[in-house]
Amino acid sequence: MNSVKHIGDVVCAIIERNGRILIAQRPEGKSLPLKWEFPGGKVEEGECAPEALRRELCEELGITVAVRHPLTPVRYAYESFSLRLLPFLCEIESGEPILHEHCALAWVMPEMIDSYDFPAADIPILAEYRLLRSGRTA
Ligand SMILES: Nc1nc2c([nH]c(=O)n2[C@@H]2O[C@H](COP(=O)(O)OP(=O)(O)OP(=O)(O)O)[C@@H](O)[C@H]2O)c(=O)[nH]1
Repeated sequence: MNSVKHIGDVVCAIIERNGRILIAQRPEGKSLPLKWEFPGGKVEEGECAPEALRRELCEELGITVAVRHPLTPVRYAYESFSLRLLPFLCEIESGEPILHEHCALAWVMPEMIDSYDFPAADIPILAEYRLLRSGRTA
């Protein structure tokens, strides 16, 4: 039997601007320390996923986003917890990202994203994003 704690739905944003994507580095002392991730967080009770994402990005980065295209949700079990990760392509409507909860932010070229250390749950999302982009540029 798998007894790891299920933390529920986590939303995350793939934000593109001027051909680059925004990624954020998790702080030391939290789960998955120093991993790079797409900004976002847990969906709270009573919220829909886009609402949760807009709230999280406002709290974490001080930006307002338009939530656009959903990518395929990923279920993943780490050693100590499991989650369902819901990715969305987003666009910044207002604000400039500032660090509140992460230890670093980076705007990276999509072709460089694989050189950053992402959590295992994000790997299928990175693959789907690559496919989407290749369709766009074909
Ligand atoms: N935002 C975000 N979280 C992710 C990604 N991939 C992934 O496994 N996660 C996990 O999903 C959870 C997000 O929840 P959260 O953002 O509300 O939690 P947290 O980091 O504040 O604290 P906690 O994990 O210590 O409770 C974290 O455990 C995080 O490690 C991702 O790409 N973006």
